[in-house]
Amino acid sequence: MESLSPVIGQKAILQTINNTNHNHFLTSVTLRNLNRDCRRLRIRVVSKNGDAAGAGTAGGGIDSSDPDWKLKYQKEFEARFSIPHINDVFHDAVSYPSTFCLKMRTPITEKFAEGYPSDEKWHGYINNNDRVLLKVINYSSATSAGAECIDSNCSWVEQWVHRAGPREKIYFKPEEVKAAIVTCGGLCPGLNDVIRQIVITLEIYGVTRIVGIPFGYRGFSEEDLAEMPLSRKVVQNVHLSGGSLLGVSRGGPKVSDIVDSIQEGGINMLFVLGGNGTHAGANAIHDECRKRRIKVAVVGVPKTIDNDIMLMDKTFGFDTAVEEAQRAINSAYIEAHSAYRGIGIVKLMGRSSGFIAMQASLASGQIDICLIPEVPFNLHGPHGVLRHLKYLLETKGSAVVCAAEGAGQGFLEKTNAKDASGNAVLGDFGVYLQQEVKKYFKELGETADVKYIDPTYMIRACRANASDGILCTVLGQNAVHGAFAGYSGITVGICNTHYVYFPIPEVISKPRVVDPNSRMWHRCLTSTGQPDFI
Ligand SMILES: Nc1ncnc2c1ncn2[C@@H]1O[C@H](COP(=O)(O)OP(=O)(O)OP(=O)(O)O)[C@@H](O)[C@H]1O
Ligand SMILES: O=P(O)(O)OC[C@H]1O[C@](O)(CO)[C@@H](O)[C@@H]1O
Ligand SMILES: [Mg+2]
Repeated sequence: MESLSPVIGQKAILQTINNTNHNHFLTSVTLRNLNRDCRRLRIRVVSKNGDAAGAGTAGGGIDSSDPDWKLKYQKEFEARFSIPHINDVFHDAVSYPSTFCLKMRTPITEKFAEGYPSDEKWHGYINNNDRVLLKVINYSSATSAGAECIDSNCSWVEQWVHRAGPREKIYFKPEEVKAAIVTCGGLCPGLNDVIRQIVITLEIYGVTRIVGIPFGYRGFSEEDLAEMPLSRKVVQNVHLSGGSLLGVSRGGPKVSDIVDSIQEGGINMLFVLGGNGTHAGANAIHDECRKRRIKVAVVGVPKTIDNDIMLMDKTFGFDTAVEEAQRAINSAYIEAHSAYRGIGIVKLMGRSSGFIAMQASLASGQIDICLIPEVPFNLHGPHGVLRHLKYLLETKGSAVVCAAEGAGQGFLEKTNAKDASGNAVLGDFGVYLQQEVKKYFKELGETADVKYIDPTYMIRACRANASDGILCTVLGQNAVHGAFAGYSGITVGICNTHYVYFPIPEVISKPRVVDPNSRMWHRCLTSTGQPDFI
């Protein structure tokens, strides 16, 4: 735990929190004002593994000798995780009884001449004050594996986030909604499942104008790209194939041009499916809409096979990618195992996070060495990877290595190349490793039959498996519930198996990475039996 320095202005905030007389939760306006102030002051507590305590950024300046520090911390946390609502800007925004009613025989697609259908006795709604616990382990010490601590004693502090789901009051009349869906960044299994659920749920609320924006944010600006009308009929079977019905892209127009296009197109609900970059864009669109005082709900659905988004159990597509990677690993194992002194090398995606490589290694049980960007290693020398490969050939007769795309970048020449979104284009560590292994054994004058498999796009261009299919369904539905409830600048996620809404800035404060001190990484090491390569 790093020591905490006092932050100017912090006292004033805590004073405000203190003076706010609430036994339960602060009012949304107070929370949002505090949230903004805390962000401006960049208050943070950082745990020893670099994770900000309490999920990303945290209420720093904690004086643990203050008997009320926990309460203050919790209140500040509540402020940070409050979710923006359109009535923050439109104070006179009117709400209506929800049209989301599961007792209807058919989806509402007609005008609401006789008023909105609703069922007051149906207890299927989420209360706005419902919360989900973000952290569920009470670490007794900062030395516990994977501990994320707020104070030096690693005290237990409850951290609550907003429960997702349909609300009793909605802030949009369905017949006045024009909803748009956009998918950005790289492909990910489940994109079509999420698109499908968003469309189906919107129709259940009674929305008839639903469009897809083609090829990511670019679809907002390229003249030859027209909106794609969407309905239950159009999306009925899209989840049966991988990819995105709408297409994806990197790069694209400026945020102000996107918002111009939103305004011109009369869009007032925007569902954005993508990773960290896409969410940064979604948040900027939300901010710009507020600045222009246009009533638009911008809701994200985190998408990435890399699983590199903060605070959630996992992102959709990750499980499928791990499952698909099994085929490559199994082939590498069979090749290596059947060859005389065979070595199989598999490179898996994961630009800055090694989750796919770690989980795929764990799942397969066929990996001897797993290399990820978060854990440094040597190739050469007495403790290096190559020496261990030699040992494996001598003792087992074969070996299989799984390397994440972002691993070992320090061994490669830096290119400074960037993709259209500004992401660094990485060197190919898999190819480099293959060459180094061949060279090493050649110099030793020993046989090594090296087979290299790079299934890169195969693990993400497939359709979602059953567990991702369910995750996509719930996330897609909750995205629509969030928009109708009037929230904007939020994203949906799964947290300790429950579904929640997060303010976007909290989930994109940095990419999520594998904690080398986590139990999961330790389990991976136990499974592979690999030593420390340092
Ligand atoms: N800071 C930002 N502000 C506004 N837009 C952004 C920002 N960063 C990225 N974008 C836009 O978001 C889109 C997707 O970004 P990016 O290519 O980084 O993919 P991603 O959402 O991070 O997903 P992936 O996990 O596949 O990398 C691009 O169109 C890019 O222009
Ligand atoms: O080749 P593309 O489409 O830019 O995507 C590659 C990137 O996609 C990711 O899987 C993220 O979606 C990264 O791990 C990888 O670097
Ligand atoms: Mg990205």
